[in-house]
This record gives sequence, C-alpha cells and structure tokens, in this order.
Amino acid sequence: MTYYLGIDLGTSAVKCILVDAGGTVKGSLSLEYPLLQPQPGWAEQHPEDWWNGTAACIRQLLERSGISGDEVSGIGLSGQMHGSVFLDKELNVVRPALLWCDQRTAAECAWIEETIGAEELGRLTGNKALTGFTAPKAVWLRNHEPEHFRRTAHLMLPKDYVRLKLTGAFGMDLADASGTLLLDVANRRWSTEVLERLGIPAEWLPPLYESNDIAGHVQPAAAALTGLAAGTPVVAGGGDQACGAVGVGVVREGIASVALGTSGVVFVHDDTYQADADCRLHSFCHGVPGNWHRMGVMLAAGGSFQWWRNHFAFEELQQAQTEGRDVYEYLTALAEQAPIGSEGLLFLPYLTGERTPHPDPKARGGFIGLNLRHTKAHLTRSVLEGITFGLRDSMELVKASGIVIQELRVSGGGARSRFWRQMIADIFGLPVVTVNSTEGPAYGAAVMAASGVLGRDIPSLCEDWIRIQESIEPNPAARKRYEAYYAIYRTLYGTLKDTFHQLTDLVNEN
Ligand SMILES: Nc1ncnc2c1ncn2[C@@H]1O[C@H](COP(=O)(O)OP(=O)(O)O)[C@@H](O)[C@H]1O
Ligand SMILES: O=C(CO)[C@@H](O)[C@H](O)COP(=O)(O)O
Repeated sequence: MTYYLGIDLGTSAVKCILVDAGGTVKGSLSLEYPLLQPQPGWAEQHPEDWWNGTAACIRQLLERSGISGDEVSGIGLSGQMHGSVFLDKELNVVRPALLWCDQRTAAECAWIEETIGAEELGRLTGNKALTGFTAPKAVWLRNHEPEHFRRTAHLMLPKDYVRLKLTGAFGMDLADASGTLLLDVANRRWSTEVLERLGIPAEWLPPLYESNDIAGHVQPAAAALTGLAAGTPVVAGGGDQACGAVGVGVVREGIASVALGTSGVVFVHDDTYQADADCRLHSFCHGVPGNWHRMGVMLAAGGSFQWWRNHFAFEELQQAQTEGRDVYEYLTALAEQAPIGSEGLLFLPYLTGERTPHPDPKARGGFIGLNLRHTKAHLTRSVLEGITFGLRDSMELVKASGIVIQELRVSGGGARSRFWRQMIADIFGLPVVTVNSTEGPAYGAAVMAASGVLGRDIPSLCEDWIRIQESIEPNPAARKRYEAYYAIYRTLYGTLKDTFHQLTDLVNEN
C-alpha cells in the first residue's frame, strides 16, 4: 500500500497523520511539548523539543497503525509560522526560538518601518512590520543578544528545522517564507533590498521552494529514529495557514476559510498577487504554486476559549474527566443556555495583544457590560461571541478589498462545535461548510506530499480527496440580533485603546 505522511508542527503539539492513496486518513497521533514564557509577552520553544517530539510521534504512529516505513511514499510538513530558529555554522541551536505569538519586538518593528518606510516596506514585501513576524526577531537578537547574533549562521522557520533534521537539507516554502517580512511576495523571491537595509545576512536564508517541490529525502540517521525508510521524499510543505487552507480545499477564489486554532484566521485565495490597502490583511504566497492569498489573524481565538476553560471551568473539567468527555462540549452547551448577545455582555479577545485588524501588542481583553443577571453561561457565550466578532473584523477587511465570498470552510479545534459553527454563519451572514478532512494543516501537508510525489496539481487532488460534509445556513433573525451587538463591539477597541496601553505600561514598569 501507499501512504503519505502529513506532519503539522503546532504551537502546543506536533500532529502526524497517515493518508492513503485515496485521501482517507488511516492514522493520527499528537504529542505535546512545552511552551516557555520567560517574561510577560514572550513565547519561546526549544527546536530540539520539536524534533524529538516529531521523531517520537512518527515512530509511534507507524507502530500503532501497523504501517511500515517502506509504505510511506512521501512526507509533507506544515508548521506554526514566523518562529525564528537561529543555528550556528555547526547547526547547533543558538537560543530558543521566538514564536509567532511573542510580542517583544514592538521597538524593532518601529525601527524597521522607520528605516525602510512603511509604504516602501509594503511595496517590497506586501506586508507591514508586525511583532510576530521573523525579521523583527532577528533585529531583536542583534539589539539584545549581540553574541548570539554573531554566532548565527542560519535562520529558518520551525518546520524547516524539522525538515533539516529529517533530510539534512536546507529549504523553505514560499508560503511560510512570506511571514518572515524578508520575502518579495509579489515576485516569489528573497528581497535583497530588505535584507540589505535591515543588515540581515542573505546567506542566513535557505533556498526557496513551492510547497509541492521535493526539498530533500529522509537521511539514514533520521530513518533509524523514526521508522521511516531512508530516501523517502520530503516536500517543502507550508506554513500552517496555507496547509490548513489546502486541507479544507480553499484553492480557488470565492471560498474563504476560518481556522479556529489557538489563533483565528480568515483566509482567502488569490489567483494573482494583490497587495492589501495599507497592508491591513497579510498578503502571502499560497501553498498552491503560483497563487497567493490574503488573511487576517487574530492572536487569541481558540486561545481565549482555552484560557476561559483553564481558569473558570473547574466543575466542567471535573464532569468531563469523570465521564471521559471533552470539556469544551460542556462549555459550548453551557454557552447555548444564554441568549444571543449574552444579555448585553461583550468580550474583547485581545488577551495577547492583537494583529488584525488592530496591530497592537498592548491591546488587552475585557468583559464589557456586566450586570447582576449575568451567569457563567453568559460569560462563556460572550467569550465565543467576542472571538467570532473579532474574526468578522477580518472579514470586513476582506469585503472592503472587493473580494466576494460565497462560502466559509471552517477548521481547527473550534470547528468541532456545531453551536459555534452556527454562530459563525449568523455573525458572518454566510453558509458555513465542514468537509470530510478534519485533520486541518496536517491533511494539507499530506496533499502537498502526494502532489509532489505523483506530479499532480494540488487543486485537482483536493477535488478528488475533499468532500463537503455539512453546510449550515445563516439564520436571518439571529443575524439581525448579532448585527446590533457587532456594531457596538466595533467601537470598543478605539474607545479603550489608551486605557489598554496605560495598563500594559503600568504592569511593565513593575
Ligand atoms: N469541542 C470543541 N468545541 C469548541 N472549541 C473547541 C473544541 N475543541 C477544541 N476547541 C478549541 O480549539 C482550540 C484548539 O484548536 P487546535 O486547532 O487544536 O489548535 P492549535 O493547532 O493551535 O494547537 C482550543 O484552544 C479550543 O479553544
Ligand atoms: O501566526 C500565525 C499565522 O500568521 C499563526 O497561525 C501561527 O502560524 C500558529 O497558529 P496556530 O495553528 O497554533 O493557531
């Protein structure tokens, strides 16, 4: 038999899946690794943890599924985007990687926009300097850890480090490279101009590939660790958002995806390069060769719901553990008991600052409108509504740029809840579709692997492998009620911005 291995190097865990030649998932396994938060607003991981976790995950998945390494014909990698892996010339990790959700680089972003000019930066890269992106992290290293900067010989993204360990080959796909702020996204090549003006050595960067290009082969040492066969081809893969979009079939214009992971993303496909006005949406290369996409990214979407679960759902956690069920099912059932608008309660999901539409590391969250009638059910519903209103903000930017969307495809952990899917349909006023492939970015990575090995194009494989499972229509009455709450939600960030900044500065002073 022939199988394709899709690997998604997530923020909380690595997920590996095995997909057969007809696109059916035959096995799936996740292994978690730690997230380090050495200071408020910082987020780091050890690249060695990614590699050890991935190697163990592949080995255990092969053992459990009874599939031999020889039967794996190709491997695709997806990964959390933007994280900076700094290696020295002997390929040792110089320091833990700074992640996509790390907010320490506000000063470096300001310097980059000043040095190049915001408009010029947009012209050269299609994007603005955002704290999560990779270039500001390299500048931070030079400013704060000059010894580490001097030792660095290679800069790569998280999944590209794992591919290096698997294959011994350097490489980066164009979709993930778009989030470095060092790519000339329109022309699909490194921007020598940006590199020179920021003083980042061009030789640090790996060669670029389209997502389905074969970028290396499993080397013997990695084969011994994982159970894979030496020589198995490994395609370049993509950043998790491009892979997630491929994984739900967002490979043509007119459909958008909403990914409800730790972050929340509204993603649209572009056949041709389109710079977004004022770069409010990210303009990136897609994992479909020669295509692009735009997206809005909320930093704490599922992350806000997870925070709510971790700190305020003790009874639900206990109940779920006793009954061996998922605690989020209890929480969404609880939210359903409260009415639309949570009786006048709005939640702001800026728990780790925000990216789209408010690029502001000092933005903060909040419950607005609390009164004595509010119960845990209202607060829980309000968390879900606030996250969805925040994602609607990104959809408004999509609409403002003239893109017409007929259908939303949802993915990520949050998409498991039918209640949340209906809420998305009502708040966005669009049909919400789920597909048979529920493995998200890992599935997209497997599609890319099959595409590279078989020499078939990605859209036609998606056509063959991905089927619509369910479509939820918006409810007109609910939509009208949400609309009134959304109109108020939209005013809140502007009203509270100064307060958020004062609070953040006060905490940072102490
Ligand atoms: N059954 C569920 N109902 C609603 N939300 C859920 C459910 N299961 C998971 N989630 C949400 O999905 C998030 C995890 O999504 P996932 O795609 O696994 O994230 P990541 O890849 O970023 O680690 C959780 O933080 C939670 O907010
Ligand atoms: O920063 C972005 C995209 O620009 C994030 O999407 C990260 O790539 C990781 O997100 P999760 O998959 O962990 O939610």
